[in-house]
Amino acid sequence: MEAKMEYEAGVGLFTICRPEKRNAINFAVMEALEEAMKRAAADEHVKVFAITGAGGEAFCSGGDLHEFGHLRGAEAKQMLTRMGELLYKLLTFPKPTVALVNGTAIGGGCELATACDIRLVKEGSRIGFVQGRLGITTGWGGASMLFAKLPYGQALDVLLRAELMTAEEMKARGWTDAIVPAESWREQWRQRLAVYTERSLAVLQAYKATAGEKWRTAWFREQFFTEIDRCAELWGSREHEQALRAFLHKK
Ligand SMILES: CC[C@@H](C(=O)O)C(=O)SCCNC(=O)CCNC(=O)[C@H](O)C(C)(C)COP(=O)(O)OP(=O)(O)OC[C@H]1O[C@@H](n2cnc3c(N)ncnc32)[C@H](O)[C@@H]1OP(=O)(O)O
Repeated sequence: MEAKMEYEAGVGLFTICRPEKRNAINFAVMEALEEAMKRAAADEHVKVFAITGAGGEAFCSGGDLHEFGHLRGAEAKQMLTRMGELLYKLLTFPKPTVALVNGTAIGGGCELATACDIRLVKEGSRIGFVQGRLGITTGWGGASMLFAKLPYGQALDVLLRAELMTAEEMKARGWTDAIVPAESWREQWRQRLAVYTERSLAVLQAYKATAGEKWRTAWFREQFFTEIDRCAELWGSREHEQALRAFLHKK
């Protein structure tokens, strides 16, 4: 089982279940996420859609480099666009979305969390928009979302540094919404989400409709998908090939 969906007290919780791969996203996870979002959007008992990773070490380590590392040209672009479309759906989801960042978020894992409305981060987690060190840029629309959600200079600094940062550093930049102590992680995120699920679905959806207007403009959509095309162009670059080799042949 690569991913699972659980329902509890108005929360639809999607968990990536690949702890042995640090919850890297492969095609099976993409398919499961698409199905989970479809169901959660349609189910009137689901008021909040949350995403987390299994195992407690990592939230998500981005794209599965064992599965995607050999893709080139049109195939790489197709993979990036497919996940980009899913993250665009998540960004414009009709109900509040929460990333429960319970460990390392890196590369596309940061983009997944950025697409959510709110990011609750377990104390001690590391967050890294490291793409710039791998010879690529964010491939799933992450920079477009970051530029819209963080102050401009902070967003650019995070992308250009391309390093792992603490939950506290990312809070100062406006990415982390709350840092939750590790020992009470589960109780605390449940309590926080329970406050949202007390509101009626109509209220939640009305706020999300208002929030979603800016993402639905033709201008934003074009920026988002052009960003993905730029990453696709860099995917086959020598710098990225070297980074892939270094990761795939790591002993
Ligand atoms: C495709 C979109 C693009 C984007 O838009 O950004 C991307 O997401 S590119 C991918 C970016 N992600 C990375 O570069 C992360 C690479 N992984 C790491 O840096 C580290 O693994 C980690 C996530 C910091 C965890 O380190 P650690 O706890 O020391 O574990 P290991 O390194 O030993 O890994 C354990 C296990 O997991 C496998 N793994 C980790 N990340 C990935 C990944 N992204 N894809 C595939 N597999 C991954 C790793 O290979 C190990 O497996 P085994 O060797 O089989 O034990």
